[in-house]
Amino acid sequence: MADILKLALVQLNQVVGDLEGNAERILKAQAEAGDADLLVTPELSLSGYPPEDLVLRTSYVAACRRRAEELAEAMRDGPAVLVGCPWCDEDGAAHPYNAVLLMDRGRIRGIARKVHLPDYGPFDEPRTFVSGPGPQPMELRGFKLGVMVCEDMWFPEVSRSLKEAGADVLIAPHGSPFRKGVKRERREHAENRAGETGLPLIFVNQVGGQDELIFDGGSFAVDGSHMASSLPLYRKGTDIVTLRRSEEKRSLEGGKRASWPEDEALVYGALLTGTRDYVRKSGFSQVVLGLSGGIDSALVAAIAVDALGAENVHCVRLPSRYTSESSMTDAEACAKALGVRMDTIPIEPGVEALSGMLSEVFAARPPDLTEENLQSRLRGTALMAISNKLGSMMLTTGNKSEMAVGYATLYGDMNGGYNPLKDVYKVEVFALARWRNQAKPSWALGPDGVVVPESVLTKPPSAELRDDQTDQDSLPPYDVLDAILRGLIEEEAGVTEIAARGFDEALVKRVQTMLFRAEYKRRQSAPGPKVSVRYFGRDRRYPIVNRFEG
Ligand SMILES: Nc1ncnc2c1ncn2[C@@H]1O[C@H](COP(=O)(O)OP(=O)(O)OC[C@H]2O[C@@H]([n+]3cccc(C(=O)O)c3)[C@H](O)[C@@H]2O)[C@@H](O)[C@H]1O
Ligand SMILES: Nc1ncnc2c1ncn2[C@@H]1O[C@H](COP(=O)(O)OP(=O)(O)OP(=O)(O)O)[C@@H](O)[C@H]1O
Ligand SMILES: NC(=O)CC[C@H](N)C(=O)O
Repeated sequence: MADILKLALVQLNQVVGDLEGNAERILKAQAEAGDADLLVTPELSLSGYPPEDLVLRTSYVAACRRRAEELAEAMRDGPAVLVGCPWCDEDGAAHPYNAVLLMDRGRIRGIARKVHLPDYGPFDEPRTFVSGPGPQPMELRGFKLGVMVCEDMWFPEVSRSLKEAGADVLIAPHGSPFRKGVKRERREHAENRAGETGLPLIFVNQVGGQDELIFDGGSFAVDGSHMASSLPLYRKGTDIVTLRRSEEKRSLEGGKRASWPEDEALVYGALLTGTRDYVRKSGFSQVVLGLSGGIDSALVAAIAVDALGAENVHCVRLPSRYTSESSMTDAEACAKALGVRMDTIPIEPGVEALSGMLSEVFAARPPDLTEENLQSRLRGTALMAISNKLGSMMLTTGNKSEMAVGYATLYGDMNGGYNPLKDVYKVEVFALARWRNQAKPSWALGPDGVVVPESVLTKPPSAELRDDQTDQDSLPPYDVLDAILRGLIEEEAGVTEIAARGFDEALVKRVQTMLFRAEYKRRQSAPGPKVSVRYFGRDRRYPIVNRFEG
């Protein structure tokens, strides 16, 4: 009996529903896996993760099965491969399992079925999958593989029963999306399972963006608390570790160690990945955005350039009579530093035309927010026209603080297909911009050096929709606003509880009212990358009509 098994951790960027492309990427990984005995690919690597209600279609589940059988046949020669795929044991089953298939020598030789189906945060797997019975180890080259599918690693029972059934190693294919703090959580659960069973553990996660979720990769192998292998964050890759079995123990050898970014670098990598993959996987190569000379659009432009390359980012200045000279020069400096195309389209003719059109209906009413919103809407309309004509996707720029309180105009600056800052508070926008001026991910396509001019970082934020306007005319300072919002959103704390932290109770109440009231806007807003533990999407499901005030 062999006492060595070489395991390849394969971090892939798959696409939901692209069964052919996903199969090709798995096949290619097998061809390049050197002397590995077994490749471990991420959760649902053939169907893409998360497939959501696609799983309710029998045609989709049947197509996955067909493709899995063809893939097993195509991988007849070479190492065995663990492939994730929805799977029904018999025809006519109401729902499939979320399964991992062991493909070896032309056939599917074993199946592990996910037991714990997550239904919290962005997950809703019990809606589409059935829970499997506790898995049995699968045999390969005389070894027993204890395969536990993603969430099954987050509880002790599955690994315990695999150990009792004689497993030599624990293998956990994952579709684990990024959010702050998740790296530590994954490592803790992995080390706990390894510690409880005394078995080495292989954790393999996917990379890439899928709608609002960003998969950061960061696959690893642990032997006790020793990290035997770690793959990079946000990049595809493969690493091979050797499982050695002796009478007394199972251990891991070899493997490379990637360095993992922290703090701003970590979040920036997620925003970059989300923007790149949302745009590209939706079939676009170029984006367009309004560059105001303010910090939000400057940071979005930098993220877009780092994600897609300067030649694929089109910035437009859309000045009005309220636009300051410094906004014009700041926008220009930013576009220059990033090396992007920048056009200038004054909106004044449009403002005059619309004001004329509306003058009879508006008769005798003084100017108010209506006229401010008109400017925002003209910009939104112009940018969407460019999107239609030139085939670029429009990026929108509202940060989490603004999305929280409704500080954005519907069908105006909220226009756009994707919002890179949707889950980033304004104080984090400043920190990320400062960080990007000094550093960037090695794989970013944009230039080094300052891309957000210093004056953009220091001037008071303003929408410039009327004379001498600043955000702080209608909102509290962003550090105060963000601290209150974190309490209300991230912690679900009540008004009194937050006020007890030293905030004015009337202010907390006002912020909560704005937050609740703006739900109708958020429901109409563009998607954006989840980076927090509670993003405006599936993590936080509030009613639109809501009279609660406590
Ligand atoms: N519950 C509900 N369900 C569905 N629709 C609802 C609704 N309540 C209002 N509405 C509709 O929404 C309209 C009000 O929304 P909207 O037209 O957007 O206008 P509104 O929210 O009143 O004003 C826009 C706000 O965003 C700020 N802003 C604008 C542009 C840029 C920036 C910036 O610096 O980032 C800030 C601006 O200063 C102002 O505070 C109502 O007239 C009504 O048509
Ligand atoms: N003069 C302008 N030229 C081009 N785009 C603009 C202009 N003004 C606003 N926009 C677009 O509308 C978005 C909302 O801008 P606004 O200045 O009203 O508020 P903001 O949230 O502070 O954003 P920013 O920090 O980018 O200025 C901007 O990010 C930008 O995309
Ligand atoms: N796909 C899953 O089962 C993921 C759930 C898991 N707790 C994670 O976030 O990593």
